[in-house]
Amino acid sequence: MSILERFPALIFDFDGTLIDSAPDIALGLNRLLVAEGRRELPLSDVHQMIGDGAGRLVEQAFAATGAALTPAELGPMTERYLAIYGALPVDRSCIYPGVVETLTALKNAGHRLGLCTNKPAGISVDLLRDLGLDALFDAVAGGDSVARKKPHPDPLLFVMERLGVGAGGAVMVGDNANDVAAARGAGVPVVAVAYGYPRMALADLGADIIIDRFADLPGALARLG
Ligand SMILES: O=C(O)COP(=O)(O)O
Ligand SMILES: [Mg+2]
Repeated sequence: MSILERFPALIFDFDGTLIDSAPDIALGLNRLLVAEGRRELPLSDVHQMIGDGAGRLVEQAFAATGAALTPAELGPMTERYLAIYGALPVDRSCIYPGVVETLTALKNAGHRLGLCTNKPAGISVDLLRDLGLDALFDAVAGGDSVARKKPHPDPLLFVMERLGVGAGGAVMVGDNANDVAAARGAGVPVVAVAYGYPRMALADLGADIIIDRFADLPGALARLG
């Protein structure tokens, strides 16, 4: 069976997997923190906060400066962060090496590509467009597309349904434990990239295969098959 027959759908996490978005996320967060009289956070701290969605990001960022937001404050503060972040030009967010070439080759080979991120869907679609990646993707789920975000499998199942595949026909590619947990919950194999924001030892993620470079993905798919 060919790789295409085995895995017609390939589903990708966004931050830390396809793009290094941390510099823009840090800029947006720091603008909000400074406006609120808090200190700025270094990029290395922000790396540890990416992957659980915008609400947790804002909550953790304020907590790191010694400010505990109440549940009533968190929603409006998250909206303010998203307004700042969503208005930033994308010139600090870089597509990781090999992503465009590899995704293009997989798409041209006939795979259907999906995005499953904890970023809000609207911002994710805008980013895909601004980065010139939108034509590659057939389906997108953001953290607000279904009721529960990753690590819950629902957003992954949402993308799989739109791509017309069941658990037997998809692979998840991500960079942290939420991606692995969502994949496990959906019953699909998972490849982890080693260069993202894992927030724990790579070996502890529990992925089926870890790749050092995005261009290693076709080889990993062949090994999974
Ligand atoms: O936490 C976020 O907002 C996005 O993270 P993800 O693209 O890695 O899911
Ligand atoms: Mg990620």
